[in-house]
Amino acid sequence: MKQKETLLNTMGIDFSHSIDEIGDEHVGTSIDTPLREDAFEMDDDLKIELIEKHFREIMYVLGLDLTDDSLKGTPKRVAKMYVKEIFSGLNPKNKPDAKLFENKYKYNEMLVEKDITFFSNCEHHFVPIYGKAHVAYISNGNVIGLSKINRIVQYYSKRPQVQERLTMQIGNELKEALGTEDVAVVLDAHHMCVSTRGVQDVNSSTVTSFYSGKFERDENARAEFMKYISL
Ligand SMILES: Nc1nc2c(ncn2[C@@H]2O[C@H](COP(=O)(O)OP(=O)(O)OP(=O)(O)O)[C@@H](O)[C@H]2O)c(=O)[nH]1
Ligand SMILES: [Zn+2]
Repeated sequence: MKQKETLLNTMGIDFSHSIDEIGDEHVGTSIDTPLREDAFEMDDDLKIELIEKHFREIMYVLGLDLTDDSLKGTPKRVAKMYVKEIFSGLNPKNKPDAKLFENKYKYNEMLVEKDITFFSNCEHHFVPIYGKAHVAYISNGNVIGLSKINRIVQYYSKRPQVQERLTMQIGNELKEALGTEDVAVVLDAHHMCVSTRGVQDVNSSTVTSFYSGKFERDENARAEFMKYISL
């Protein structure tokens, strides 16, 4: 068997940006995605270049012929998809701008945005999680553009996730963006790590919830929310 260095040379891979050199500092609280302090020192172009190289190595090790027409562009495609699409929510520069409006209509009931489709990825296996998010809030003087609620859900989904953390990140962000404690979030999702491998259960789904303010204190508020989302 060829030595590792020879194999890497064969693939033209430069590991001068080895992950060992990047450091292993982990900052933040448990609700935060575990990111290193230097997470955004590299720009997107360099990230794409490095992921492409590493993914090429994975494919090579799997024995795939990287000169094949259909496969040769795959490492680059995967790298771009990771950085610009499915993991773009790791970077705070992609956080949606949640502009608020004054609640001039004095609408004081709950607002429910339901059946928000989201796609995320399980941080244990890097395979998709997909499902619906249902969100409610009661205005504390401000209202938010409806699409911004969907965008907040999508932003936090575009990270390697566990569903519990995703639920809490969405809930906390809405509380902060809206300046109200009265927020509820329910996610109902399928994990492809459960359906397509491992236990291979294609029917189960996972429901998680976040209740704050009135939704935490008042059973009637929770019941009303449940009625609207009919779970
Ligand atoms: N709590 C939680 N667990 C998750 C989530 N996504 C995946 N998991 C679970 O994480 C666990 C990882 O368990 P391990 O035993 O380390 O991994 P594994 O050997 O691949 O486990 P199996 O899936 O049972 O084959 C599995 O039970 C997954 O179903 C999530 O969002 N939340
Ligand atoms: Zn998983």
